[in-house]
Amino acid sequence: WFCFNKRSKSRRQRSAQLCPGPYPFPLIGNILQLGRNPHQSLEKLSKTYGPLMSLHLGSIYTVVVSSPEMAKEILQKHDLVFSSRTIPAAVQSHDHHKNSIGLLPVGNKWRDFRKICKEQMFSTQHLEASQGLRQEKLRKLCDYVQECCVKGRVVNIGEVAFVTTLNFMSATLFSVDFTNFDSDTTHEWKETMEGLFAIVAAPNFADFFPLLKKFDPQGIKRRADLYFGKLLSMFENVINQRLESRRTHSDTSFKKDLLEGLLELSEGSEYDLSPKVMKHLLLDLFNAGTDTTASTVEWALTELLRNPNKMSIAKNELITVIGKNIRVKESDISKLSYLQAVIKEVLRLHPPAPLLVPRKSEVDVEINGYIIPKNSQIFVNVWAIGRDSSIWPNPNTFEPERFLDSKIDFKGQDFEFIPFGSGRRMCPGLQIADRMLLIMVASLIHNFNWELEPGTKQEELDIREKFGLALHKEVPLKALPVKP
Ligand code: HEM
Repeated sequence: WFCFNKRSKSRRQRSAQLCPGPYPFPLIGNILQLGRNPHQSLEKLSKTYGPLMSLHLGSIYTVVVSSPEMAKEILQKHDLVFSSRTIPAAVQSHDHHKNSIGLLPVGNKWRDFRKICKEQMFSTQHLEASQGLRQEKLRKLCDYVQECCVKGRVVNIGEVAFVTTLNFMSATLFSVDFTNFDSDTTHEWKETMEGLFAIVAAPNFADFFPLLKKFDPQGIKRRADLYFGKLLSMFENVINQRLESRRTHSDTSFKKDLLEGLLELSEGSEYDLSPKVMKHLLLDLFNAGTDTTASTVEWALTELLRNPNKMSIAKNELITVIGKNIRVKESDISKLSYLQAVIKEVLRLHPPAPLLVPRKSEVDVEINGYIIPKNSQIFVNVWAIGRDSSIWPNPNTFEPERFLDSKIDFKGQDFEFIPFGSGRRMCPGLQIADRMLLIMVASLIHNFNWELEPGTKQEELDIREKFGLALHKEVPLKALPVKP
């Protein structure tokens, strides 16, 4: 019976065909069809070729998923088959991929990392314990904006959100304040991290044509080595300083952070957690959490400034729930249902990872009558799903109200709305991201009124997108804070 079943399965698979897709040019395949904003080009192509579409990116066979039904097949029904990642050459710098929670294949090491992060950082208990640290950084953000308000200075929203997120993360991970607004350290961190993001997101011929890998034709691997090296040594310093202060002080004020948890675990025998491994884990958490969160805050303020009536509703809710002139706290979040709907609507329209983080198939698998061969790269176009008019009425309009009486959430079960992915590789930082997003947006709009830069009209506010590691605004949002 077993032999029969196996044989009939392989016969079925043989009769299945590859997914439809645009005709590939010799050698380069469909690379040119990706354009500057691949999520948008792929959405257009999927209207012709359907929700499971194939592309040839050089020699990489890629399947693009563009419907909730197909996303559910891939991320839930066949979760294990699609649970590993494609590994671009740039992230192989300093062997990062061998110690990266985001890139390791599903196996013991990856499971250990997920478990450690869940228990030491992302649990409700840890998030509650570290909220005071984030509150302090929020105060700094408000003080800085207040200063700009007094001086009549325009604020670059993406930049202040980036610095604040960096500080939230450094506070939660290792109780250190990395940056101050406008300081040299801020610029150094920002430049290094943005340099790394740009290099990792850049299309690399060596990925499309593996034979070119050893020649590194665009110098991407070489530059990635520099950025990774710099950031890893910055994290190594933080670890060494903590080890030193553990040796010399009995100060336990940093006891609640992730680094302390990691060092305690490294003293036991359960996990392989040398400082060498730890610095890669810290780097991954920073990289995964900072740009995604900061760009979402920038989009949220952009949409609220373009839609003044929605801004008023959100501000009125804050006044009613919290009260005038009172600072927002994380404990207020659960009472701010309109603001929660605003954040969901922003993530529907502007998911920071519009194609999720690419997955890879471990074996041949048949889906919806098509065969997806082993080692195919998988993009899930959540941007296209979020703007599909058969799912969302008026898909391009900013309407937080659509989430008010709806149970649809981003926790990975509603496949029409999966900005954090789904299945075993789903974003583990969802809870902390949600907290950071809500308190940052709430503080910015509760404590200040915002005006556009002189000369900019609200209906002309630029909303073009720039594809990268996170989906940014092409033109940064600059706005003038005014005391209410
Ligand atoms: C708006 C904020 C964020 C968004 C939209 C987001 C989205 C995502 C997405 C789409 C994935 C891939 C999921 C998949 O393959 O199904 C992911 C993975 C990941 N995210 Fe996030 N993320 C955010 C913030 C954060 C934060 C704040 C952290 C950490 C503090 C974080 C840590 C990670 C890690 C470690 C992974 C890799 C997980 C793995 O491969 O096992 N993310 N995120």
